[in-house]
Amino acid sequence: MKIYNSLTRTNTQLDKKELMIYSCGPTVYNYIHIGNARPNILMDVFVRFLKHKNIKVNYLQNVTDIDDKIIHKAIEENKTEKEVAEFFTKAYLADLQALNIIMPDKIEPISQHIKQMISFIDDLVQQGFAYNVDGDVYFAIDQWEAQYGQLSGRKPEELISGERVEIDPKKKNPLDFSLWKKTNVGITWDSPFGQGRPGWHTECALLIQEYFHGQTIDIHSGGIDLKFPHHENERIQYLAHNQKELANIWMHNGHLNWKDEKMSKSLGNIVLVKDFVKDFGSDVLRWIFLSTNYKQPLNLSDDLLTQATKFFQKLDYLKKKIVFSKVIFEKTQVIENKDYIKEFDQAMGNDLNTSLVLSIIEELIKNINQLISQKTNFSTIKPLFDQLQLILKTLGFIEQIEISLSEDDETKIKQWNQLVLGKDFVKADLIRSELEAKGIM
Ligand SMILES: Nc1ncnc2c1ncn2[C@@H]1O[C@H](COP(=O)(O)OP(=O)(O)OP(=O)(O)O)[C@@H](O)[C@H]1O
Ligand SMILES: [Zn+2]
Repeated sequence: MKIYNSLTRTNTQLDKKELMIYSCGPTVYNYIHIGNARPNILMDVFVRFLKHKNIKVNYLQNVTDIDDKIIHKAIEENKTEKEVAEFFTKAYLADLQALNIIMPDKIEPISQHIKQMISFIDDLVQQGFAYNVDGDVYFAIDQWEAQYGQLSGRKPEELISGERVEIDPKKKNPLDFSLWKKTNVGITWDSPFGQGRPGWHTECALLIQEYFHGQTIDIHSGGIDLKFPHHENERIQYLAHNQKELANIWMHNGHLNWKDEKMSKSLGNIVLVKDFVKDFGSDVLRWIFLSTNYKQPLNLSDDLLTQATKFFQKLDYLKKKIVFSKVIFEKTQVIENKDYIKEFDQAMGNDLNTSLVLSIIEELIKNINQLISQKTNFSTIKPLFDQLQLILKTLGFIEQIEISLSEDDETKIKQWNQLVLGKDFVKADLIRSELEAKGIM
């Protein structure tokens, strides 16, 4: 399969049977919004597809539970940082579950790795790639100028003129970034550099170093906003520390926008995952993300919500109609034996072309509906139906199209059919309401 690689700006072939994957997780100081869910749902669909192709996955994600934002929230709410972080970590895991996301093999809170981060930073100082100025430690870019900026596709001088470089008179080069921050506000640790806290960018580099034993992993993913400076800084310190690339492929998802602006906590234009799921269900959000190429920005609109809702109405209609084909219709016919799974695999194997996959699903549904309208027995429809079900399951939708019927249900459906044929509509309606109450008709 091919996956677009932000580092080389080309599609990269992925033929291995076992993959090491890392994804940047949330900073746990708030509930996650549906924009934050985009990288999670993207990776969930990807991991499900890899498993469907019998590719083994070892997938790690971090949780940033040490951060200035958490400290501020704790002060604001008169709680400890630990209380804040634990509460929102739990909320995060509950949201992942509500979104039907297969949990990564490991979700690691960074607070459990501070000692190792200190020694990672100390290694960089000893190697001559980092320097300590009065208790603040910075990564020195000067020896890495040829490599730095490769992910963003920008030269160091272009990065400097960009807006996200922190101005700090202690730095030797404006692009140098903080590895250790001297502070006595909030939770701090002792270190060879003095009292303070490690910086965010070391977190992911260190976890990959530990969990994957300093190897080059296959895939590193995250939102496009993390490309610079976060991923650039992760990559360069790993390269310096280990003399090897952190990841072969860097995957970045585009933003979820609301009225053409990034959905973000700082702009205050957010919809929380837990609220969205309550109102529309998680399948609707999954469908919305699948409708657009993951690299592109996605504008959430009422129109898109309506389209997604209609799709699930269509599935529900199909689910109910299939009952007739199972219990009542008798006609069998020879149909074209099209391999939709092959088409699905090809579309997904082409850098996760999920919008094409949705059109494959539409075609399948249309074909099945046509056969039902011709009063075709399920034995004819089953090969198509099974393919549809496998595709929906591999994409991670909760909604299934199979209704399991008891013997009693089948008898009732047959009775209802006889009553309708005999034009005894009053009795037929009574049975129908009974079946409708069970969600069968
Ligand atoms: N609107 C969005 N669309 C897609 N991905 C997003 C969006 N906002 C954040 N992300 C991604 O969510 C993940 C979690 O990021 P993080 O916890 O840093 O969120 P955040 O940047 O604090 O959110 P916010 O921007 O709302 O403050 C990252 O991979 C980030 O790129
Ligand atoms: Zn990261």
